[in-house]
Amino acid sequence: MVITKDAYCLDGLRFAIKKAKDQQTTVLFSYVQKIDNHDPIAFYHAGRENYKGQCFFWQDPKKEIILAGTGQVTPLSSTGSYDRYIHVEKNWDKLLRQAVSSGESGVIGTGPLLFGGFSFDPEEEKKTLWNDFEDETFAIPCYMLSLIEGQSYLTINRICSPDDNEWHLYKQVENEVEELTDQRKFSVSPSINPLIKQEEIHADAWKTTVASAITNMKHSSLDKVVLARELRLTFENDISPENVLLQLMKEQPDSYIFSLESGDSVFIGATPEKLIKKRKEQVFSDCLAGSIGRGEEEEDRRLGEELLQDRKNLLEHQYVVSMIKDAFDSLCSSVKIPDDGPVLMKNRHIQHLYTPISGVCEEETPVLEFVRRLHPTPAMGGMPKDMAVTKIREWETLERGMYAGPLGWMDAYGNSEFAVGIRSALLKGREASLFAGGGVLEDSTPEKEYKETAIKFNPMLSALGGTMNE
Ligand SMILES: C=C(O[C@@H]1C=C(C(=O)O)C=C[C@H]1O)C(=O)O
Ligand SMILES: [Mg+2]
Repeated sequence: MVITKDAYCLDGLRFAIKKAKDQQTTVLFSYVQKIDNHDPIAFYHAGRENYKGQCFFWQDPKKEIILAGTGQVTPLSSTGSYDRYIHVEKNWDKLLRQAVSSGESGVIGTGPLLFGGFSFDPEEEKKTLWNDFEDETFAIPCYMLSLIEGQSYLTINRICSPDDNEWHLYKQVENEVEELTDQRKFSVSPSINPLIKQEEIHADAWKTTVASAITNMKHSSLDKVVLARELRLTFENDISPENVLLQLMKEQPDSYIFSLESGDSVFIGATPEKLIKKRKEQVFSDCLAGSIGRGEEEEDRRLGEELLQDRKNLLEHQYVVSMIKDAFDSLCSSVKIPDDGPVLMKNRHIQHLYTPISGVCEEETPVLEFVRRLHPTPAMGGMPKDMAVTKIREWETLERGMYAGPLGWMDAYGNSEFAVGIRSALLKGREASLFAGGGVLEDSTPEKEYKETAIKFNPMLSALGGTMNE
């Protein structure tokens, strides 16, 4: 990527178009500008007026990086059977090699940035629920608001061709930016949207599947399999993703809050689970598995203690720790895991066993190499990995699509972060499909797993305004 010293967007555009002319190619142009504090949901809302189906939102648990993107300069096309991680990485590298960046360059989470997600299993049989999404749905936004350490940045991205005219492009961008940043237009008031129907999809059949998975595990080398189910909600009016995001930000402040739009669908959620965070040579992941509900003070403490002592949950957790550790060991020169066992991660509706893991790798190691080796961890798939994925394909009746898949972003400066798309829902007009799964082991009971998944629906149920599970 060429970083120009141009302070003005127009000068940068001129440079990018000249480069496109000289090399007879297309050039990704990116301009970054500090702007006065701006509400990311207002930006997202404004973006949906012209770019519905092409917006995204991201907020990490520490609120280090908040992103709202709108429009797509170029979606990364899908090519069928190939290694999808290499495909995305190569296309991204190719675009960056030709890129020109000007304005405030070099700030994490600004400038050219690829945002999107991978489906859980590209070999899953495709029905209709997820037909708006590809197995890798990634794009570079036309406009992006980044909130980094309290400072707002506006990124403008464009693909420049040899015969583009800088004035023409500049005027177009200027008008669009004005519309997008006009906060007066913003009035997302939590509208009343009555719930018409709330339906658990094949709950009894799911329990039977869990029971036969338990039997299967007793006679095979399968140690763990995560089985998920669906809850479907219908509302009177179309669901507003802005309202859902606002609600999630209020209710799940310690989770990643995300939305990824494609066509008429919005994949949205508040996931507590990091898959991989990379800051140059530093990498981080979360081992999160083993769950119990929340209660009032004393009850809550008792539940937490119970979880920390529970053999089944500790084993369920341990599978995740050892697999993530192996993946880190294969790519890192040093790996750190606390040696005093898991601690509790408490969110509004649920508590989990949690072990953080960190490592140091080569700065050049592609983040998607980590994603490839990690996904799906035994927290989303099972153990052994390939066997579990095959069994999920065979046994589950829901369509996972992007649920439990890696979702996140990569910037041009060696920073990236992917979470796993759980505690999530697919919104389509008036309908929401919620997903929740649980780690099934030999000594699971279908009833307990059923209750655990019921609790895992609550973050999305609460944000959408459905009837909560106890
Ligand atoms: C699969 C989900 O959650 C995962 C499964 C967990 C478990 O079974 O204990 C805990 C956290 C997550 O890693 C989900 O929320 O859908
Ligand atoms: Mg569990």
